[in-house]
Amino acid sequence: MRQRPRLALVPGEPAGIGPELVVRAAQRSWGADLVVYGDRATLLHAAEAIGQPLRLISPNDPSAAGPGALAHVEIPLTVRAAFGQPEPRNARATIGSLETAAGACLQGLCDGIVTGPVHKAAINDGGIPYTGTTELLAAQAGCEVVMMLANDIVRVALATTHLPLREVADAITADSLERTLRILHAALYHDFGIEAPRIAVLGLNPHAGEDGHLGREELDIVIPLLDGLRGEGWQLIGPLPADTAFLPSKLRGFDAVLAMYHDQGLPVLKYSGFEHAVNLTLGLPYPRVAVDHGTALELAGRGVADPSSLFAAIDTCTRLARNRLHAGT
Ligand SMILES: NC(=O)C1=CN([C@@H]2O[C@H](COP(=O)(O)OP(=O)(O)OC[C@H]3O[C@@H](n4cnc5c(N)ncnc54)[C@H](O)[C@@H]3O)[C@@H](O)[C@H]2O)C=CC1
Ligand SMILES: NCC(=O)COP(=O)(O)O
Repeated sequence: MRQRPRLALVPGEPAGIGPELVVRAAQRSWGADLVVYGDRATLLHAAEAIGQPLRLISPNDPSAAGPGALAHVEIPLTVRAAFGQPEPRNARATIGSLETAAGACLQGLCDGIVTGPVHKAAINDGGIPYTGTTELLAAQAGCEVVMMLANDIVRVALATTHLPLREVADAITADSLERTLRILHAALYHDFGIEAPRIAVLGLNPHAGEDGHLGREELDIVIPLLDGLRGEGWQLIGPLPADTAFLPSKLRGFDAVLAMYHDQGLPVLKYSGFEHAVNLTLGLPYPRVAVDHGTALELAGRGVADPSSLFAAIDTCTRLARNRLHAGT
């Protein structure tokens, strides 16, 4: 058994800020050995652009990589990447780097995966249907997952992820919500060591439906489900009106908040601490942690992109992977 976790690191969109953030990460020492999966020329070009050293070494012994070096598995692009200009012909390689790195986790070669931002439109323009890495990794592993973003202030999980708003209400069923809550509860217990997780569940409708006068999902779906789970001894709060659930005085009473859709929960999290927030995929057989931000194409190659979220993702994934190694799971 490895004492020190080995993490796969994937830069994401080659034309975005992901590659240079990986170069920044290479300058530091970490509590895990990192193996980057990506295109050598792109990484070296990013290093040159931001004036940082980078040596890419064999993946066979990642612990030999000191500051300025990274163990590396080559996933070549089709077309040379240009800063700020995603190239649909590189979509296959971008997705390939994620799938290869995640495959290494599934085979036990790596103990977790840290991912940079992916440009969703560039992947779809390249002919690959893609809504997000969360969904991609879930399909590859054949399991259901939950997206949760977290910083030091709040953990926000989502009942639905990358779905047009028009489809959200129909996607929230008692079954889907129960599966989401079970995955969230298990992750808070096992990965975060919270004995009796306190989960706040937001309503879908304004004022959590106002007793059915502003929508019936709370009465028909959410309340009966929460009552049932409370019968198992769970600590569930809600359904709460989303507009006041995030007041600091309330947040202190929750270990996580379950939001019904992407833009109900994530603006609050990003406003409360964009720089240090991370995006976790709960329910996979290995820990996956990503940056909370996107590709920031306009900053690529300029050396001004903030690496804090990637650094937080590496630290968080290291902690989760170490817990699992020690627990033997
Ligand atoms: N983890 C992922 O793979 C994510 C991917 N995306 C994708 O990224 C693309 C661009 O999305 P946007 O909505 O424009 O979000 P974005 O996060 O790329 O940019 C939003 C704003 O934040 C700034 N910003 C982002 N990261 C930064 C950093 N590290 N340092 C300094 N400033 C930073 C940008 O310059 C911009 O002003 C889209 O294709 C989206 O789907 C968006 C969010 C997460
Ligand atoms: N809003 C989160 C996001 O877009 C990144 O999600 P994913 O690609 O990690 O599924």
